[in-house]
Amino acid sequence: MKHVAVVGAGLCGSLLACYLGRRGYTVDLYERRPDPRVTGAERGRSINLALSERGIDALRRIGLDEEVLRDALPMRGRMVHPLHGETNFQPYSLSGDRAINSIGRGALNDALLDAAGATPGVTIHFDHPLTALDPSLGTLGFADGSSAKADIVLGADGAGSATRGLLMAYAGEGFSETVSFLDYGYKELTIPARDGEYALDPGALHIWPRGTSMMIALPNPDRSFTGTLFWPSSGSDSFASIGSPAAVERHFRENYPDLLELIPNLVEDYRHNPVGLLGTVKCAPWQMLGRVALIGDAAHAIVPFYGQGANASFEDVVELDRCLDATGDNWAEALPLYEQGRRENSEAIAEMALANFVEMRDKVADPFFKLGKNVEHTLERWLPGKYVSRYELVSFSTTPYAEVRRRVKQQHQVVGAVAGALVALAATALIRRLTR
Ligand SMILES: Cc1cc2nc3c(=O)[nH]c(=O)nc-3n(C[C@H](O)[C@H](O)[C@H](O)COP(=O)(O)OP(=O)(O)OC[C@H]3O[C@@H](n4cnc5c(N)ncnc54)[C@H](O)[C@@H]3O)c2cc1C
Ligand SMILES: NC(=O)C1=CN([C@@H]2O[C@H](COP(=O)(O)OP(=O)(O)OC[C@H]3O[C@@H](n4cnc5c(N)ncnc54)[C@H](OP(=O)(O)O)[C@@H]3O)[C@@H](O)[C@H]2O)C=CC1
Ligand SMILES: Nc1ccccc1C(=O)C[C@H](N)C(=O)O
Repeated sequence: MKHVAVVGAGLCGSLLACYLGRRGYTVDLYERRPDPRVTGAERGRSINLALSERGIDALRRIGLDEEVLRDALPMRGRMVHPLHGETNFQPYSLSGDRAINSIGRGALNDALLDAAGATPGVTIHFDHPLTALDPSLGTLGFADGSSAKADIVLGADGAGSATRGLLMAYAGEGFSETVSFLDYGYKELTIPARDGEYALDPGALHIWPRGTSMMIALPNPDRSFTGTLFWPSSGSDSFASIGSPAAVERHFRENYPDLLELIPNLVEDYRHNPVGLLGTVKCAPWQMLGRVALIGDAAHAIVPFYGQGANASFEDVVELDRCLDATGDNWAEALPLYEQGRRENSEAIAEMALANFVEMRDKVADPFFKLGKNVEHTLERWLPGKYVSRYELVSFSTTPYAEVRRRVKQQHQVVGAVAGALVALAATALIRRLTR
C-alpha cells in the first residue's frame, strides 16, 4: 500500500489523515507548529468559526459529527445592530430552524488531531515545518534538516502554503499563482460573559453593519463572544488611522456605542490583538505528476465572509476520497479528477464569499434588503424545492457551489422576468384605463 505524506495538521490536513488512514494508507502528517493540545490556544488566528452542512457532512462520514457538534452553538440567523434604532433578527431559513454552528477552532482541530492520532497507520510529526520538496522523487525536507520520502505528497498547509511555493519553484512557468489581498484586515475582540451569562443572544450571529466596515460576533461555550472587526487597513477610519486609546474610544462611541459597555477591555484588546490579512488565493495546477497535490486553503484560500473556507476544505477531502473510490486508488487518475471536480466549485465560493461581505457590512441594514429576504422566503414557501435561496443552498446543502451559482442566477432571471411581466401587465391595464 502506498505511503502518503500530508503537510499541515490544521483543519483540512488532520481530517485528510483520518480519511486516508481509514483507507489503509500509511500516513505521515507533518505540522510546522508544536502540538496545540499541549501548548494550548494559539494567537493570531480566528478563535471560532461557523460550521455548516458541508463540513458536518464530511465529519458525519467518519462518525465525528456528534462529538464535534456537542459544544457547538447553533446560530439561526443574523442579529443586526444598526447604529440607530432597534436590533433586528433576520433568520437564515424559511422555517427559522436551520442553523450554522459556532465552534471553537482549537477544539475542532484538537478533536481532529485526536481522531487522526487514533487512526491506525497515521503518525503525526509536530515541529516539522516543510522547507524543501522534490515532486519528481517525493522527497520532503524540514527546517531542522531532517528529510522524508513518500509516494504521494498532499499540501494542506494553509493560505500561505509552503508546498505551493515549492511547487512553483519546481515548475516555474508551469505553475501559476495569484494572491489578491483585500484592502481590509480583521481584528478580534472579546465580549465577555456578564454576570455569568451571555451578554447577547447566543442563538444568532451578530452584525454591526457600518457601510464600508463591520463588526461581527459569534458565541463561545464559555458564554463569551468573539467579536471580529473587519475594517479598511489604511486610509480614514482604518486600523492604520485608529491607534491611540482616545481614537479607539472615540471611534467606538461614534460607531459602535453599545459595544463600549459590552467590551470592558476594549482599548487593551484593540491595541494588543493583531490585524490579520484577508485574501483570495488562486493557483493552477493543484496537482503535479499524479503524486503531489494541494488541498484546502493551500489550493484556494478565500475571504471568510460566507463562513465557508473550512467547510469547503472539508468538502475537498470528501471529493478526493470519492475520486480514490472511482479510480480504485489509482492516484495518477484520482488527483486530476479531484482537481477537475473542485476547481469550478472553489472559484464559485470565492466569488460568493466576496459578495457576502457587501451584503453583511451594508445591505443587511437596508429596509429594501429585508423586504427582499421576506419575498425570497415567500417564494420558497410557494415553490417548495423549486425556488431555494442561495443561503440555504450554500449553508444547508451539499449542492456543488458552482451549481448553486448557476441555479441562483436562473432563479433570479425567472423572478426578474415574472416581475417584469407583472409590471408590464399593470402598466398596460393602467394605460387602457386612462385612454378609455
Ligand atoms: C477570520 C477568519 C474567520 C473564518 N471563519 C470561518 C468560518 O466561520 N467557517 C469556515 O468554514 N471557515 C472560516 N475561515 C476559514 C478557515 O479558517 C480556513 O478555510 C481553514 O482553516 C482552512 O483549513 P486548512 O487546514 O486548509 O488551513 P489551516 O487551518 O491554515 O491549516 C494549515 C496548517 O498547516 C500548518 N503549516 C503551515 N505551513 C507549514 C509548513 N511549512 N510545514 C508544515 N505545516 C505547515 C499550519 O501550522 C496549520 O496547522 C475563517 C478564516 C478567517 C481568517
Ligand atoms: N499568506 C497568504 O498567501 C494568504 C493569506 N491569507 C490570509 O491571511 C492570513 C494570514 O496569512 P499568513 O500570515 O500567511 O498566515 P498564517 O495564518 O500562517 O499566520 C497568521 C498569524 O497566525 C499565526 N499562526 C498561524 N498558524 C498558527 C498556528 N497553527 N498556531 C499558532 N499561531 C499560528 C502566525 O504566527 P507566526 O508569525 O509565528 O507564524 C501569524 O501570527 C491567513 O490566515 C489567511 O486568512 C489569505 C490569502 C493569502
Ligand atoms: N463565520 C464568518 C466569519 C466571518 C464573516 C462572516 C462569517 C459568517 O459565517 C457569515 C454568515 N454565513 C452570514 O452570512 O451571516
